[in-house]
Amino acid sequence: MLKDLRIAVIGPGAMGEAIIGGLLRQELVAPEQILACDPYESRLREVQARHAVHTSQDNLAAAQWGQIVIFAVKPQQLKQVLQPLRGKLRPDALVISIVAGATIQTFTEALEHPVVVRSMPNTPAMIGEGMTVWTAHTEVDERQRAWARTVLSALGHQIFVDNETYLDMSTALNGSGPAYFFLMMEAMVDAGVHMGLARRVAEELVIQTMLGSARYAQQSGKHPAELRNAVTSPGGTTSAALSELERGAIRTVLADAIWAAYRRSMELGKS
Ligand SMILES: NC(=O)C1=CN([C@@H]2O[C@H](COP(=O)(O)OP(=O)(O)OC[C@H]3O[C@@H](n4cnc5c(N)ncnc54)[C@H](O)[C@@H]3O)[C@@H](O)[C@H]2O)C=CC1
Ligand SMILES: O=C(O)[C@@H]1CCC=N1
Repeated sequence: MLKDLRIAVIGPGAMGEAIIGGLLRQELVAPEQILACDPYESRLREVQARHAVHTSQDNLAAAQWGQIVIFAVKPQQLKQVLQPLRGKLRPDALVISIVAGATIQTFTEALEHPVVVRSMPNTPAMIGEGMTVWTAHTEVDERQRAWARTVLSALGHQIFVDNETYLDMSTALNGSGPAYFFLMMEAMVDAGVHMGLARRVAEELVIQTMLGSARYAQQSGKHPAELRNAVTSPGGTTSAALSELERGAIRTVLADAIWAAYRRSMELGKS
């Protein structure tokens, strides 16, 4: 599918490297089909050492080389990255953005190029366990959509949505989501240590509990409330804990946090 295609990654930081790593791990492309482009030589050396891909500090040359051009720079860097590339991409090049908040219109206008896919992955992509949501401009044809699906599948699960407004919601749920779980993980491990467990043991207990609960919810297909009720014995330990969580308004705090991320994604899109 991606054989013989040239893929430029503009901004091979944490996420850009996850894409490179995924594509190579799954043998979807060979290292010489990838060009990583970053202003920092030290960063390029790291990426080159790990993946043996081509590297460059010249965004324009990279963007013109790529049949697929992936933008993985920070939102705050995007304007200055796009400006010199205006009207310079190959007419049939597929642009894939993972930049939080940045709209398809930002790309089509800045680049004068309509063939744009907007996506939102997350960091479990580093181990091929990501969750990516993506959408495409109407000018992206079926063959290019298939390329996008294949590239994003290299990160883990992917789903296509036909409405771009879902991308800001996805940024708040699956994009930022790992941070919410990591914070909870950290707090639970610290509580375990506070009670007297060795940190190593507390970590194993918490991580496997989180993993097992996620897999159980996925495989059973049951509503989370039903699964939670099955853990909660009358007058038992879980109800004592849940009562504290509800007193701390955990549902409202989580919902407010997710709404804050959603609003911030929309704000980033306007800046
Ligand atoms: N970290 C995360 O959990 C997620 C991040 N994203 C999005 O992915 C994008 C990248 O995020 P990270 O990988 O976390 O950031 P990062 O800071 O690790 O990577 C950004 C890379 O861009 C490079 N860069 C800076 N200026 C550049 C320029 N002018 N031209 C080319 N490259 C340049 C940096 O040197 C760095 O290697 C962001 O837009 C973010 O919104 C999307 C989903 C999840
Ligand atoms: O925090 C951020 O803005 C990026 C987007 C989703 C995850 N990290």
